[in-house]
Amino acid sequence: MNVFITRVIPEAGLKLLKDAGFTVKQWTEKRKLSTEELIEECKWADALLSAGQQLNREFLEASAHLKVIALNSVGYDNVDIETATRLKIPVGNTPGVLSGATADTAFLLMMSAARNAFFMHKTIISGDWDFFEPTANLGKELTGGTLGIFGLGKIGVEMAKRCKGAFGMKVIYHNRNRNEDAEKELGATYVSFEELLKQSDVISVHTALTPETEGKFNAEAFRQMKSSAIFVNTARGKIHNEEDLISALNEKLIWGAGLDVTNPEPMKPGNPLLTMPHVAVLPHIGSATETTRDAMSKLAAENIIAGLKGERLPFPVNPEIYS
Ligand SMILES: NC(=O)c1ccc[n+]([C@@H]2O[C@H](COP(=O)([O-])OP(=O)(O)OC[C@H]3O[C@@H](n4cnc5c(N)ncnc54)[C@H](O)[C@@H]3O)[C@@H](O)[C@H]2O)c1
Ligand SMILES: O=C(O)[C@H](O)CO
Repeated sequence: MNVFITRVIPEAGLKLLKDAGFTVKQWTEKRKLSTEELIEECKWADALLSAGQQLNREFLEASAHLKVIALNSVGYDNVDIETATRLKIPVGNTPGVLSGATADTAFLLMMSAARNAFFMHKTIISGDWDFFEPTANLGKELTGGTLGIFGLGKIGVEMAKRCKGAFGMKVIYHNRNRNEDAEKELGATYVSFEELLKQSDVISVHTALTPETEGKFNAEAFRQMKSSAIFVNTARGKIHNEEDLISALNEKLIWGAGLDVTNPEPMKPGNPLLTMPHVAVLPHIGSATETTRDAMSKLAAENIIAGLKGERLPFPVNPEIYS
């Protein structure tokens, strides 16, 4: 059985595949494959382990022989799941193992925006660190503030735990469904989207990118937020409208922002968000720790192994193919 992998993955996952007796080919060029290249590579493969590739209808229809597709991510917005399901190709993802690391990144971005860390760092590089000014460079304290989580799933819960533990923040959330476990564990309160915008000192986005969440944080949403609020997005860049976010920051409708995800990715080096005060931007490194990336590669390998054995994937995103 042959497995094509669209990126070099950690040895931990690779070893599982090799120990299972599969022949593995990794794409080592530091660029994404075009759809045509991916179709060509997958002609040889029985399974695909995909990291960061767009798997569209054209690719899936040309690769309907694949017995399994394993994503090296929890997000699957870059896959045409409807087509994969129609073609009966099981698709697996990597939930849970990256929740802590990604919440750490959200926390880092929240703190960086609150204390203007990225902007102040640049003043050292430019030689503008001169003297201690008691009235300058003032940030925000978060103790006792309100954290608003948009999408209280696995990562959202981890972010809420960190903010409650560190700063005693009150947790409110808006979700597709109530999360009663989190309500009990964290004392989190369910609110409407409008109340989330109005009451939060920090809003942290943790939903999947879907037609309902795309562009959800737009001019209208930023207008309803507190002028002292910080907006954090570690989910997907398309959930906020970048132009509207820049305007909201320039017009001081909100205080700051922390982004691990942008639209497009990579963000262009001249983007105004990179030099604005109270803004912190990272290049989609939410899950990027050794421990977490090892664990993700193992889950992806487990999905491949199950799929190639004809078994149900341990982490399927289209479980309906089994019914
Ligand atoms: N920056 C990164 O590196 C990184 C890492 C991991 C995950 N992510 C992103 O984070 C997302 C969340 O991951 P997770 O593991 O917490 O997923 P999850 O499924 O556990 O949580 C997502 C939550 O969002 C809710 N939701 C979905 N649609 C909604 C809507 N329209 N309105 C309100 N709530 C809605 C769901 O009910 C769920 O509770 C992923 O889909 C991925 O896009 C980013
Ligand atoms: O969804 C995820 O797991 C991360 O964003 C990596 O793509």
